[in-house]
Amino acid sequence: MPTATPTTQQATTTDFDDILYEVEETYAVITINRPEAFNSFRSQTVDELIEAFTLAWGDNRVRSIILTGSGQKSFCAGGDVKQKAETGDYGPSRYGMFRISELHKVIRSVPKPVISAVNGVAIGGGNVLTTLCDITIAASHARFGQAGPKVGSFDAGYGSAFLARVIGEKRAREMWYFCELIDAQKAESWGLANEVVDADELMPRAKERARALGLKAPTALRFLKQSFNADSEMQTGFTNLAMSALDLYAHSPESHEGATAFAEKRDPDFSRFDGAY
Ligand SMILES: CC(C)(COP(=O)(O)OP(=O)(O)OC[C@H]1O[C@@H](n2cnc3c(N)ncnc32)[C@H](O)[C@@H]1OP(=O)(O)O)[C@@H](O)C(=O)NCCC(=O)NCCSC(=O)c1cc(O)c2ccccc2c1O
Repeated sequence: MPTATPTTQQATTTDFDDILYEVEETYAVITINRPEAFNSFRSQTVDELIEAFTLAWGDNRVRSIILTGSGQKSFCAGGDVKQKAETGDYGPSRYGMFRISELHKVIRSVPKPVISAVNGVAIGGGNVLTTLCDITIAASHARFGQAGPKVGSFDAGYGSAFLARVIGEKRAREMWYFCELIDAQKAESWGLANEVVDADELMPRAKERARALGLKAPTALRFLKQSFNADSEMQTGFTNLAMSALDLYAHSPESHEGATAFAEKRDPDFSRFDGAY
């Protein structure tokens, strides 16, 4: 884990393709910017998100981080299923790896509060991202859910275990097994969102909360975040195991059927798979 030892201030980098990164006042705003793909992520998106969180981590001006999606329709639709149907993976990446697990870890490890501003659908890996953020503010039209069993995927790490901790076992199981989206009001009542605001109030409210965090003692916030994390840190072991399992499963015929069916806009046919894969 990086130390807090101050080094020379880096310039703000905006040289990204799939995301936008801006520092305003005392906070960074990271925007997933693939509206043509419902703000789903491919390997490059994940690489860039890790880079942006790391930049915000090391920037002494930044006291909190806002994560959002571009447009009004989608916060993040999870993995880019069309890319997966086409190439069997999430596309080229800087280090030849799909580093989603590292992204989850940096959201938890960055010693500054992360606010998700959910501006539309948060589904699949997108729902995992908002679940991992410290604070969630939802636009009133936002919807949340998991999609894995519909498209041949699962997240048996933070995406299930930590979700259950946040919303409760029965609700997490319901969300994963049935793959139905819940609305923002239900997300708030389940504890998945801290508050719900009108769509045009979403970013102003997220920035207001970020500004408030900018006035708080940063070291106290850092210790608090690490303290909240410590209690669920054993789930990191599950996550490592789960992502290894998912890597194998993602190359299976069952997983391929799920992704292909989505890309072909048809219902998946899982009838030939017996679950004993
Ligand atoms: C998100 C939706 C519920 C929206 O439904 P709606 O009816 O409003 O809109 P459309 O369905 O018409 O979608 C509009 C447009 O966007 C495209 N799109 C939507 N989602 C994706 C996506 N995830 N990838 C690529 N493209 C997407 C859609 O095709 C339409 O394009 P057109 O060209 O036809 O206009 C609904 O779209 C939906 O259910 N989407 C799929 C959600 C989903 O299955 N997400 C992925 C789950 S799997 C995952 O996230 C995942 C995460 C990980 O961390 C992994 C790690 C390791 C291995 C695998 C992982 C993994 O699979």
